[in-house]
Amino acid sequence: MTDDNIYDLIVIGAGTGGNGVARMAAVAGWNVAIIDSLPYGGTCALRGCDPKKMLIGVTEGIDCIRNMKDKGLEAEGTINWPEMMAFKRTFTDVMPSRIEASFDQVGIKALHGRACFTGPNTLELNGEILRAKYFHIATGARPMTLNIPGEELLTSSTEFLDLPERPDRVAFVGGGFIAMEFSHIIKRAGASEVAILEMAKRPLGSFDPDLVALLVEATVDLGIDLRVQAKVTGIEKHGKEFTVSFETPSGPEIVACDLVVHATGRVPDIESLNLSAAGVEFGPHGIKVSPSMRTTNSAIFAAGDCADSGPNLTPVSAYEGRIAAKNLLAGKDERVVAYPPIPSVVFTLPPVASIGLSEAAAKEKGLKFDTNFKKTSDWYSSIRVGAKQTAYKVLVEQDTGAILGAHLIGPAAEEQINLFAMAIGAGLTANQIKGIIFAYPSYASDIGSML
Ligand SMILES: Cc1cc2nc3c(=O)[nH]c(=O)nc-3n(C[C@H](O)[C@H](O)[C@H](O)COP(=O)(O)OP(=O)(O)OC[C@H]3O[C@@H](n4cnc5c(N)ncnc54)[C@H](O)[C@@H]3O)c2cc1C
Ligand SMILES: NC(=O)c1ccc[n+]([C@@H]2O[C@H](COP(=O)([O-])OP(=O)(O)OC[C@H]3O[C@@H](n4cnc5c(N)ncnc54)[C@H](O)[C@@H]3O)[C@@H](O)[C@H]2O)c1
Repeated sequence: MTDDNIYDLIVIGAGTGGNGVARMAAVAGWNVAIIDSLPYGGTCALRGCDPKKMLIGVTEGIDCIRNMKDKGLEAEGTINWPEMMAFKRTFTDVMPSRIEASFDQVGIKALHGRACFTGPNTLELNGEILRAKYFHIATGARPMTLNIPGEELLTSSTEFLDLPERPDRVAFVGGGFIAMEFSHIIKRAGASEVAILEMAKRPLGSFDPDLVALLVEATVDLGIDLRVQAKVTGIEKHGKEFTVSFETPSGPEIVACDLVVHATGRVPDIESLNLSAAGVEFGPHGIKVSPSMRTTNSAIFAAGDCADSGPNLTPVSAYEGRIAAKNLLAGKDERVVAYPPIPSVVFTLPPVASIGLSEAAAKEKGLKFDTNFKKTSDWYSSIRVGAKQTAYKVLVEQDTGAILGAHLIGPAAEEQINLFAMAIGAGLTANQIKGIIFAYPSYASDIGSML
């Protein structure tokens, strides 16, 4: 091993859970390398949140035209799929080289390849052994294995976000985040038949059932065939056509389509790391970490989707990375994760957003609270943009006026939920929020009326 291959810190994974850690250590003067087997940027910037939202940005035009029909807007909208993809690439294509240049600026050695531990302080990369005092693992997640015949015929979310042409008939296996968001994109982009096959009794199991019912209504209105209690059992290909078999309470059924998308969940991407050689313990939910983000090898930290820690969302991976970096640099466990209520958004049109306790969880905890639930399609904010499926459900604790949870569906729910995050984080009571003067007319100004 040459001295070139010895570092203070090696970070595995150049996404949001890894990048910041490498940067903070390098700025502090550490000799740092970062490794990724794919172009730098991670899932969010290259294969998830950001490219997806660019496509949604385009489909918002279609939504606006439909909602404003007969209200004075005379327009016909169609989506040019290849042009929309080219638009997305204006963002994603430049990202890896920008990130690599920014690593270079702070002296981080940027390495490419798939890393695999060979011991507690060594790993192998492209046939070479690298050594470090410390490691930080942020390898993210991959689509779960379904163990059904024809599984290899599934298209991943990554491949979907780069499809050169729009298929006409698409089936989504699963009815969670990816199925709901991507089905809305492709249906508005002109696909004639879009099906969602969800094995549970409703899609988006972690979101409020009353608001999800409204999203289901919006999804069906859009022309999507949303099936529940539909467990996919196999996929076949005949010529160019796929058939997806699924079980329902009334017996087996099939859907024929041109593309089948994996949307049944993601699991930690850790199998190929040979973690046992490094003394790093893991389970089905990922790498075991302490609240200071340290693994069972005290010189190795982990954060983000690969760790058995907070929810698999971009801001959570960045937060966990910051805690790991602070402790790495301090040389001791100075900080521990203390997750505030974390907002979560399904970026459909309309979006569904949620923070804090669900109604069921608040009841289970025995809390005394009022549930403010109302459909708001007759509110000015909905009428103004022709939005039909809009509502809120806010849980307010009776004795304290504390906001226990907020659940929203409607245009700008993704921004309103951040105001609830600030309010809850600052410990504001319902009455204190009602006392705030917001600019009007704005979606923020509706919040006082939800309390
Ligand atoms: C389609 C999609 C949409 C999403 N939308 C949202 C959203 O709107 N909002 C939100 O908050 N979250 C969203 N997420 C989740 C979010 O993208 C992740 O939680 C976040 O990106 C996790 O960051 P990470 O750093 O842990 O992992 P990643 O960003 O996945 O980075 C891990 C990196 O490690 C690399 N790697 C893996 N194994 C190795 C190895 N052995 N050697 C070298 N490199 C390796 C991978 O190539 C990858 O680049 C979405 C996810 C998907 C799939
Ligand atoms: N807006 C966002 O924050 C966002 C968007 C996309 C993805 N993500 C991240 O990516 C992860 C993966 O998303 P996802 O949509 O793949 O998973 P998910 O966990 O959101 O949903 C998976 C769904 O598939 C269903 N399912 C599982 N096996 C099935 C089968 N055989 N037949 C039919 N249904 C089946 C499950 O019941 C579940 O409802 C999310 O958990 C999240 O961490 C986040």
